[in-house]
Amino acid sequence: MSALLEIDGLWKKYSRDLKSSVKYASKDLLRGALSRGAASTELRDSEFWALRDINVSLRRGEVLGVLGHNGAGKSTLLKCIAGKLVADRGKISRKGEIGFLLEMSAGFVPSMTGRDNVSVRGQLMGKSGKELKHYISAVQDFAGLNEFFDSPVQFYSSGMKSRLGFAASTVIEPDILIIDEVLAVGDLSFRLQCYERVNELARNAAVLFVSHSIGQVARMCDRGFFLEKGRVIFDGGIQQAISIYQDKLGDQSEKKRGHVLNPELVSFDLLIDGSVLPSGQTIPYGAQMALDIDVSRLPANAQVCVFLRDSSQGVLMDWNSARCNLSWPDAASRLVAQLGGAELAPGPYSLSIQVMSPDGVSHLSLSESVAFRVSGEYLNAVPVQKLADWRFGGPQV
Ligand SMILES: Nc1ncnc2c1ncn2[C@@H]1O[C@H](COP(=O)(O)OP(=O)(O)OP(=O)(O)O)[C@@H](O)[C@H]1O
Repeated sequence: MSALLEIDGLWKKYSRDLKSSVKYASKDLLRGALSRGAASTELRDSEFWALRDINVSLRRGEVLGVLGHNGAGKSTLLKCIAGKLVADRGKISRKGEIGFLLEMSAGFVPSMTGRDNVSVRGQLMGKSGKELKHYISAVQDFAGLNEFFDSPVQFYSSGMKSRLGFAASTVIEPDILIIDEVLAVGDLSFRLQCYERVNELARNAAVLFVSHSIGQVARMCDRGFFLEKGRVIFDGGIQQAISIYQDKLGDQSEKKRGHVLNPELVSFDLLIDGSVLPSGQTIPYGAQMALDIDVSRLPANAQVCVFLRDSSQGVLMDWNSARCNLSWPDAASRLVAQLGGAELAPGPYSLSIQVMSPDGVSHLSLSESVAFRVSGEYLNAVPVQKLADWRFGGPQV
């Protein structure tokens, strides 16, 4: 099957300051107008490469997770593919219709209603008459905004904008679908609806997906692409891409803080059917898992993220306390997360905790992990992400 997206030797540069950016843009325009050749493809003073020699080929049915730390060039790459930015060198070939969701506002005009924005979007896609009507009503149904669909977009919450943007980009069944981070917004039921929709589309499209949420990437992607300072340093299986990303994340925080993330800040017991399980033990398929977490040394409202990994260290599931509206009591000491049944294929697994600051920006702690093995005959058990029930106060509460 031939590729839907082919990127060949792509380079994109930016200017570090607005003044030189405006100066170079006007020079390049003038050069083009006077037919004295294309814009400069070399770096000039205060310019830097945001993307360096990117080569990708993506086929129908592939979901590519684009991983990289802040500023690595992920959004720039997606914007070039979506045609919103022009690359300085290289070539992008796309086949078929392209759907993209690059930012929450998704290019909507704030003073226009959701319906009018969607209508304009449909017309820009070349739809008219019955086809346009059908498009608008499909977006309306999927977005589920009720009467807000006829209110100006400026009154929408970020989750509502995300709903409208996602619906407008995905009801068309694009051949290439590009999603940048936006699925982190919106309530859980809508996010689940979005994952289902992306999975459905992915069977017949090529999908590029950017997210800092390892759980989301692990669930949705089969291939991973790791960008560092604008260069691809890994392109291959998603589990390996995630491991590289996580290793680099550890290195980065270590460098920044001058010491390893403090594992002492957080500790936990794994409870199986209500009793503490020492590391390395075997549990039966379906046993109820819970974590009894000592949060006494954590700042109030810290984000507690639990990761379930398989033997290859790939993240199978993640639970984040920030996804539910936990209100931290004064002097919180214990937090229990009920994770549900271990409906997992027989084999080794581990659970660990990562703690983020309340704003989710800084990493505060990485716990030791607790290893366990699942026994049973459910060789084909497919892990299904469930919601955790988080409560303060210890296991008996
Ligand atoms: N319009 C711009 N002008 C100048 N520099 C820019 C511009 N847009 C992005 N950059 C810079 O280019 C680099 C790549 O940015 P980009 O937004 O693509 O990174 P990213 O990997 O998406 O980051 P994040 O995960 O933080 O969203 C960064 O150093 C960023 O500061």
